[in-house]
Amino acid sequence: TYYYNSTFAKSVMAAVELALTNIAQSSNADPVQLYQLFDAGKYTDTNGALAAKTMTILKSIYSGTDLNSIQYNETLYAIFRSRGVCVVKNLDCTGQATSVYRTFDGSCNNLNHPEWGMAFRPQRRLLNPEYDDGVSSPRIRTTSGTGTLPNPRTISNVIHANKDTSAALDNKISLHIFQWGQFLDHDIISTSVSTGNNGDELSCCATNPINVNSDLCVPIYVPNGDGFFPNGTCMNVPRSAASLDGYCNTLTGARQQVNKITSYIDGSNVYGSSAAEIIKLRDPVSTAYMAVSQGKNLPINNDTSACTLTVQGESCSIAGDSRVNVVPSLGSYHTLFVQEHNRIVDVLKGLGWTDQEELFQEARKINIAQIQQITYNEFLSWLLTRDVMNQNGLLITGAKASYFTGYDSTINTDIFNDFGIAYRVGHSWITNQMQLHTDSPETSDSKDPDMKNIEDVYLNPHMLYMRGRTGASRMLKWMTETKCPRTDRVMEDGARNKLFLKNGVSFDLAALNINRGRDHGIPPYWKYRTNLCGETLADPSSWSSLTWHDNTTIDLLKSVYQSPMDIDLWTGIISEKISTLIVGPTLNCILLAQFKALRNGDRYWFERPEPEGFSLTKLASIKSTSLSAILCANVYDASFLMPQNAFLAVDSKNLALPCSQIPKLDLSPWSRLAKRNLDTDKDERDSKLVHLLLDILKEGESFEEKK
Ligand code: HEM
Ligand SMILES: [Ca+2]
Repeated sequence: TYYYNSTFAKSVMAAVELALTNIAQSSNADPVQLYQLFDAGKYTDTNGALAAKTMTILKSIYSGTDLNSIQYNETLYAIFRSRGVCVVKNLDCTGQATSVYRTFDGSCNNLNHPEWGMAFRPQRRLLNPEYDDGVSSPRIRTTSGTGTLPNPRTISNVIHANKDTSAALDNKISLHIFQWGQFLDHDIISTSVSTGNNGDELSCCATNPINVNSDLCVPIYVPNGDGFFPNGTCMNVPRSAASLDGYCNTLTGARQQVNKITSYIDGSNVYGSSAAEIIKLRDPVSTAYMAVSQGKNLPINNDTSACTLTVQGESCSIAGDSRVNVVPSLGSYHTLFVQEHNRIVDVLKGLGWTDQEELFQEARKINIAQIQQITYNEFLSWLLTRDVMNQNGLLITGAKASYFTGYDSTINTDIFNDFGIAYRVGHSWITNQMQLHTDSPETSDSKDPDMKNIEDVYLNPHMLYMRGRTGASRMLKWMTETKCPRTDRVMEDGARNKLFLKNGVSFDLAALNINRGRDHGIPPYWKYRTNLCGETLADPSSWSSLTWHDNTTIDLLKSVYQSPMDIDLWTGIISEKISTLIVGPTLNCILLAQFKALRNGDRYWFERPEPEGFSLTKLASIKSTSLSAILCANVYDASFLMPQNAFLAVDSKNLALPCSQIPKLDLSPWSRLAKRNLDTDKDERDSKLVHLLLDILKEGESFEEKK
């Protein structure tokens, strides 16, 4: 507050305001100049007003123009890309229920193309929606039209319950698969949820009919005799918000849902999806750095209702995505990537970079590039298999020094609604417990054990604060050494019965997935096989059409669904048999559609040449990075024996190596010091000189700090 309220800050703000007002009145405003003004004013812009104003002017300049045809520079596109052209400050339409969000449709100020993938866009679809009334009411009628679909909780009990006492583990993979999966999800999709008139949470289980309006609510009534939930239980589930167009009018045609974050894999979970967010997340003084709290932890969220606090002195966190507090393992991933950003800044400084803004932007660009590299080279190469990735041109090329040439500017990169249901495959990887790693001489505190049931840590940051606030790195270490539950239809009880347990009230995540599909009018499973994935089914109404399901599963499905044509998308795909794949064929087909678009339609894909991407030597560095490298750089000692691929268990193909030998992100191509000498690299004498110079510089820096 001191910073923002200082006389200096106020005078900068006033000067920028004045300049902006003048520009707005002139007919030939220069967008680059505008950006510079925006840049100058941004640290004083506490409520985003300046950003909004700049955006309005930019939009008026480009009204009626296809941005692609403009000779704009890198910086300019970066504002559009990172801040979201279509995001306006006041997201709800004045005079309208806040359950409907103001978003921009395809005619948003004619910025058709670059707006794809921006925050607050309606989600698009792989298959047209099937609402019961054709436009908006949830799909609850059976395909035959005569009955209602089975209750989502019943389906969950029959198909998704774990009948054993413990989780079946996949011995080949570590919990990093689980946590990367959710972290990635939170970079690409966050569906807006309906709220009451003041933005309050809706009470969808209340008896008052206003609150159970089918436009806003899809409660789940648990059938009696459930075995876990008491008779009469109702789960309070608001509908996903309906999308409006940029003029607050209902979209023509069927109801659509909104993605409130950027769908690009652009680290929006680290850096935010709007100008207002990134301002809050950067260190206000050393602006090259991301803000941290004590112990390199995530910055504090002053809104204490953002999580459940049980211990004095602890706080909820803020990050680029609002769901950061959901489970501490997710919080530890957010912490890792904030730390990695700051580590990169430190290294670049040592390499002669000085300008705060340049440092911030370059570190951000490198961090995002690493996230893209690891997602495609490690995570998806396992989830979809390397063969499938290869067949679909999705592998990161082995040749380190080569560019990706498949960028296609006509690809729409908005998130698929159906993908948002399908990619919940990761709910099968949720464990019943969360734990902190401890080294052998340390003993656990029996009153505050290092292992906790997941229902005790949902929305509670306590584990991150444990053991002197080292929880984040201890949790990352625990994930490296722990096996992940198998990818199958079974969801552990911690998520299937006890999700968000508080004061005796909890949810069933499997039932929520099924229910959400119906809320969004997602067609049944079989339609994806035939209409999207190109299968020919002789008779989809016959149970024998379920060729991707084993007999036990088919029997269970038969016991709950009237017809195979009724099977909900999530239930159908998560229970498919796996042959040579990791996930069943229909799920594979849906995931591919999305991950193809997110790479091929990304103008900023890291394997592209400069200015969007990198020079070949820099690219080669990024292609050498891995999750192991990032973990080694931030949480492990050099001697730690690290699996080369941290997602997979150690075996003969995935040997463990000391961290010091794991190939790491080599930032020397970014050096601005004595470039000539570093390049030749042969002349011993010169390289010694460089090191000497580096040492002197470092000393100078610490001298500066001491001052
Ligand atoms: C402990 C871990 C997790 C918890 C507690 C959790 C919880 C949730 C909840 C409550 C929802 C919204 C449910 C609804 O009302 O529709 C959701 C949505 C979702 N989850 Fe998870 N989840 C976890 C892990 C994962 C993982 C590992 C993945 C993927 C690999 C994943 C993917 C998704 C996706 C794609 C959505 C839809 C997001 C949206 O449209 O906004 N989740 N999750
Ligand atoms: Ca994003």
